[in-house]
Amino acid sequence: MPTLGPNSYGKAETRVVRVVRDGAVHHLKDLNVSVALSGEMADVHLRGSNANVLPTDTAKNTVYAFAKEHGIASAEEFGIRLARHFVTSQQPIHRARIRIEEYAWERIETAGRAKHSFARRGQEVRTAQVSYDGRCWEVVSGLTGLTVLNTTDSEFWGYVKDRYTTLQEARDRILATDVHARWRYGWSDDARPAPDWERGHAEARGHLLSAFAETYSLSLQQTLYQMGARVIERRPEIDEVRLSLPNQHHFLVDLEPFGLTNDNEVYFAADRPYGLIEATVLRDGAEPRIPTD
Ligand SMILES: O=c1[nH]c(=O)c2[nH]c(=O)[nH]c2[nH]1
Repeated sequence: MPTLGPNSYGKAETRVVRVVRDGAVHHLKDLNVSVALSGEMADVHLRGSNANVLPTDTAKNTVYAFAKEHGIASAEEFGIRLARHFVTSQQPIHRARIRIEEYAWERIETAGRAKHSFARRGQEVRTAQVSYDGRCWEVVSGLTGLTVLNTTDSEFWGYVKDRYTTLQEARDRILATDVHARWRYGWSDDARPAPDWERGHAEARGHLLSAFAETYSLSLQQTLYQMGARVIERRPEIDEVRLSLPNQHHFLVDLEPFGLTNDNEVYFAADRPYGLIEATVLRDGAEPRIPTD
């Protein structure tokens, strides 16, 4: 009989919006929560017994009930609360992995007293993944869709040229990318106090942005390393940073047919194909654990 390999089950993409009303000032958290549980699940797969199966519908309900009962202080804290609940309340469940995407809303500032209007902040999504096996925690936070661009301080030259190479060397080019970053916290057990997740996220994001802006770049690879290294150097609670950076090429448009010169002013922004630069940056002695795919 073929053997059952790794398996998990749970409810994916529960969308929960939690409002906190502090008088006329309201606060908003908007999450997409995916729960994956694993443990003693051989019988349901091999023999059709549901005796160990907490329904995925219950996982969805738990997300909503916890949002009401405990609020959502941060994506990470909410994920930790859920993971702990599933692993400690259900004997057959040995592991929980909670993935959360958080959509950022910014308050629309008005002269009036009411503070209940919000605008979505671009395409940027905050991410958190919490894994728990009853003993150890692994928290990987991150972001996607943070689009950044430098209009100068970027060169690319000195690369290998073979018979297919047509790329012109660039001494001053636009460097643009859509940052996909994940960072793993060193915190792994309840004996130590958990990091401040909200501050950790804001500061890691700030370091990624300032390193992108301040690096004089000879390649996107070099910029990537500087971004990851800045987070590792400035945030002692973070051991590993994984960055995936699409190189959003901006090509100078040939204006000569119109009798015009292009002094690095008019570009064609290509959406594909794009170079894809990916790497992990680690604290000395730390192991790479964030998946590379
Ligand atoms: O920063 C870059 N890195 C590359 O590896 C590369 N390759 C390429 O065609 N353009 C660029 N730019």
